[in-house]
Amino acid sequence: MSRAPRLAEGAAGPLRLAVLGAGSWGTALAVQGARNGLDTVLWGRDAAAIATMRSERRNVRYLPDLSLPQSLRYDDDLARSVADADLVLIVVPSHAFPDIARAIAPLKRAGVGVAWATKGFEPGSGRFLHEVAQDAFGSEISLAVVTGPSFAREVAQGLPTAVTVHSDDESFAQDVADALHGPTFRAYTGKDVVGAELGGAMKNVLAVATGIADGMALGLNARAGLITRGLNEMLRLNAAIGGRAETLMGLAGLGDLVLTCTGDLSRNRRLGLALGRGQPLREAVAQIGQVVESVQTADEVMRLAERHGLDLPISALVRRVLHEDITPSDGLKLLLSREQKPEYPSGLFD
Ligand SMILES: NC(=O)C1=CN([C@@H]2O[C@H](COP(=O)(O)OP(=O)(O)OC[C@H]3O[C@@H](n4cnc5c(N)ncnc54)[C@H](OP(=O)(O)O)[C@@H]3O)[C@@H](O)[C@H]2O)C=CC1
Ligand SMILES: O=C(CO)COP(=O)(O)O
Repeated sequence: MSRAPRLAEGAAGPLRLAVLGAGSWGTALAVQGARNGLDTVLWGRDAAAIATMRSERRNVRYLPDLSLPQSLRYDDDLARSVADADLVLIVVPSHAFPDIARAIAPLKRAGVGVAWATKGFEPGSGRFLHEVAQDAFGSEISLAVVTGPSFAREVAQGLPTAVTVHSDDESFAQDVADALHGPTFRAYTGKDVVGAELGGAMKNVLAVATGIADGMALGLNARAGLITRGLNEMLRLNAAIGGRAETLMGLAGLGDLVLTCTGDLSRNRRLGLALGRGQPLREAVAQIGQVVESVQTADEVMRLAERHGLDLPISALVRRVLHEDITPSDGLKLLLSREQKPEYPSGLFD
């Protein structure tokens, strides 16, 4: 696999970073790049929103009260945004990821690495995003996933955050981590792409479960029980797909699970809270007004679990509630009436 030459060899001038997706997370990561002195361009599909960002130095829709760095550039032209980039960071929602990857694939220059901070699967096929990326970019391009417990707002504010960058190409993971790492932003590295992607996607589904429980005022014991048994579901599915257990015990799994299941900045948790209080799905999603990945991801997680013959009761019930097939109260009854059993029936994470 070839390495990005400027990243590897340190050509003159700052590294050129193209962040694709001008929602809350893309904007926060572009701010982090600019903060680190990278020549950073933020691409968004909405020309009017991009023009406003340029003139007001604010992302009015997604991070309205934060001012953006002077050095950050904005563009609504995809080809122009990636033309000079040394590193491309895709941060669109998962439903848009395949189209964006395919759109930029013919534009890529030799040696330019591609990373993504999207959490989810390809809708419909349930493919992991690294599979979509490999298809689009081929084996000559270094690929990496950026994940971990990181609310966009807090990153944009410069509050301390730790993420992890996983790639089959260890030196590329290091390059991406170096590009993002800063005084308040710690970027760790790893080489378990599939485990890291699973953790980032699945925690969104489990955040709906804890949100529902909190919305129904079931108490703190219920929340802790759901987080722990949810982690068990993540670990079992992860083992089945060949991910490493330590990945899910770290930032990409447990870290993000705790953040999203307990932090009210989480859109997935807020969806669960609304459902638990009796609000209809469509109304709750519209009120949140941003991407809520779990709505799609719950289907893909269960598709994957079924392929591996796994019973994931919490994820399965979240999916049924999201399909409005059962109410949250029915889901609770079903969960509590499951047969009693050992915590680990056949080994640590089986
Ligand atoms: N926000 C966060 O704290 C974090 C988010 N993530 C992940 O990052 C990804 C992006 O989420 P986030 O930025 O929060 O989402 P937001 O809802 O904040 O923003 C979504 C952005 O994606 C754009 N978009 C939607 N569809 C398309 C499309 N087809 N083509 C191009 N752009 C499109 C939207 O544009 P428009 O406004 O024009 O609709 C908008 O700019 C998700 O997978 C999320 O799970 C990961 C870690 C943290
Ligand atoms: O992934 C996130 C934090 O790590 C953001 O979570 P939500 O998409 O639930 O807001």
